[in-house]
Amino acid sequence: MARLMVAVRIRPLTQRERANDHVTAIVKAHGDQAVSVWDPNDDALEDVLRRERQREKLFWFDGVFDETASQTHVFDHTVRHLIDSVLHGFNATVLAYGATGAGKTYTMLGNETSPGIMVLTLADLFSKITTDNEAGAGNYDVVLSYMEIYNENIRDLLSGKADILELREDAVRGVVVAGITIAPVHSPEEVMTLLRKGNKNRSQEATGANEVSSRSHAVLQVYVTYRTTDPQSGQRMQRFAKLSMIDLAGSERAAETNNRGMRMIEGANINRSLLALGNCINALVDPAKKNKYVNYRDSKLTRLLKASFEPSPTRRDRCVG
Ligand SMILES: Nc1ncnc2c1ncn2[C@@H]1O[C@H](COP(=O)(O)OP(=O)(O)OP(=O)(O)O)[C@@H](O)[C@H]1O
Repeated sequence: MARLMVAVRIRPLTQRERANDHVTAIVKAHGDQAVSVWDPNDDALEDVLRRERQREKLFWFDGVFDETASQTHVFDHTVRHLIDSVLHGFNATVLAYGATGAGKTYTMLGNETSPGIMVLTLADLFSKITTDNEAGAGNYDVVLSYMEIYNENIRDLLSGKADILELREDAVRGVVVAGITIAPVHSPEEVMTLLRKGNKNRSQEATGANEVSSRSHAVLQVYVTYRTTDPQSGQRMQRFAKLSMIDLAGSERAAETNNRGMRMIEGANINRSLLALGNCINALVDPAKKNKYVNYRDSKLTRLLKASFEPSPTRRDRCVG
């Protein structure tokens, strides 16, 4: 059974936005679970029929973070609780979704002074693994891959090569990317170095809506393998989990961003894969559907995430000899 948690983060206005009078929406946090959205241009309406209409629309979420929320606060109240599940063999996926310029890359990756969810998660994972190892309870291996999906093509961000990689089915690990760099990691510092290296290879361009807009989905996949020996039978066992953390490309309306040519084709591919992702999530969480058909094949992103969205067949400890 897949569990879904949806949280919203509101970022501070940029200088450019503060200087610009034309605001299309005002988003405000109400406590830690509700957000109101309001179009200030509605105030100028002379229409008597609409004057009494409730201007603010209220939306509810599992978590809401206002402009003052720090990276660690967001991490503590969204992703931190997933780490124990991953160490117990459950797959988990964290997605940052939103309009271009909304703060997805800042939230997922952050910067040197304010590291984002990817780095904070790995730091916490390593800290728990160290505690378990010291208590004699664990023998964990952590490896990761970092890729981008750009115009429906998968590229390895760690190798820096422009080769397009294919998806393959693997009996134990589910869908895997053939030929991708799998890097062993032992500390959050190593992770930061790899992510920084990978991001230099990411497809970013200036668009009408963001000066440094990510034009691809960046997918960090962390594979955690736990090995142990059954004290009674002497059998060697292992369990395996995959944690995917994804900085999605910005959703956008072509008319609003004034994108043309290549930027517009990228935008169409981005929106198509975001639609496929939305369809899969809706099909998975809809309680009314008994025999669910989830169409993962509509995009590379959803094919890649199939194993993470479905109950993990690898969750049980497997006997390896
Ligand atoms: N919570 C925040 N606090 C401070 N600055 C932020 C915050 N969120 C975003 N920013 C800043 O806002 C700008 C846009 O953010 P970012 O590039 O992360 O957006 P994005 O959603 O990834 O956009 P795109 O989809 O176009 O790549 C950046 O300069 C970023 O540093």
